[in-house]
Amino acid sequence: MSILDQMRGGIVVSCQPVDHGPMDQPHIVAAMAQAAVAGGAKAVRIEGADKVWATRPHISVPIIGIVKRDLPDSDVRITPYLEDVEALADAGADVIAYDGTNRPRPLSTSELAVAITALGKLPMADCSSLVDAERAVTEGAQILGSTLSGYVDAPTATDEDMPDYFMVRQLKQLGLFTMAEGRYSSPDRVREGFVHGADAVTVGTALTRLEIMTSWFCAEAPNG
Ligand SMILES: CC(=O)N[C@H](C=O)[C@@H](O)[C@H](O)[C@H](O)COP(=O)(O)O
Repeated sequence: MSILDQMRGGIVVSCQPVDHGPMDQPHIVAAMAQAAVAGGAKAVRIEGADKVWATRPHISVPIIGIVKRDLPDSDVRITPYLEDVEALADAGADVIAYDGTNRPRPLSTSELAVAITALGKLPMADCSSLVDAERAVTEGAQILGSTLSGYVDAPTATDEDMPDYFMVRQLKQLGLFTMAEGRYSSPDRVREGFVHGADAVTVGTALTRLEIMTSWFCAEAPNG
C-alpha cells in the first residue's frame, strides 16, 4: 500500500515532547511512537533525525520527519535546510515536512520540495494559508497540512484555540492529500476535521506533551 493510502482516514500522532523537557530524548520518543501505533496511529510525526533513527527500527507505519531550528534571521523553523532533508531521509523518514510559507528563508519551498522528491520521499508542505498551499501544489508537494495556521501572524494561536476547519476545506479543494493539523486536542475535534474533508488528522500536544496536558487538568483543581 502507498504511504498515502496507509495514512488515509487515520490519525497521525506527532511525537514531539516539550523542547528540552525530561521526555525530549530519542529513546523516549521511540517508545511514544510504539505506544501510539499500539493505540491505532496510522503514522507518526517526529522531530529530529536522531529521533527518527531511534524510532525507525521499532515501527513499520510511515514516519513524517521534520527538523526544527531557531534561525537568527528567519522565523521559519520547520526543516529549513537541505542538510535537514538529507538527514531525515537517511534516518528513514517516509514523508518530509517543511515550512510552506513564503517568509524570508535560507532555501525556497520549491528547492525543498524538489530535493525531497529527488530522495524518493514525499514532500509535505506545512501551510499557514490557502496561498501557501496553492504554491505548494505547483512546486510538487504531495501533502498539504494546515499545520501553521494561526502561528505566522501575531498574535499566534494558543493550544486552547479551535483548529482551522475552514482551511482544511480550502486545502481539500486543491485535490491533494490533506492533513488537518494544529490544535486537534480532543476526539470531537478530530471527528470535525474529517467532516471538513481531512484525509488524515495529526494530533500532537494532547497526546505527547505531558507537561501541557497535566497543566490542563491542574487548571481545574482548587490548588492549581
Ligand atoms: C506550529 C508548529 O510548530 N507545529 C509543530 C509542528 O510540527 C508542532 O509543535 C505541533 O505540535 C504539531 O503540529 C501538532 O499540533 P498540536 O500539538 O496542536 O496537536
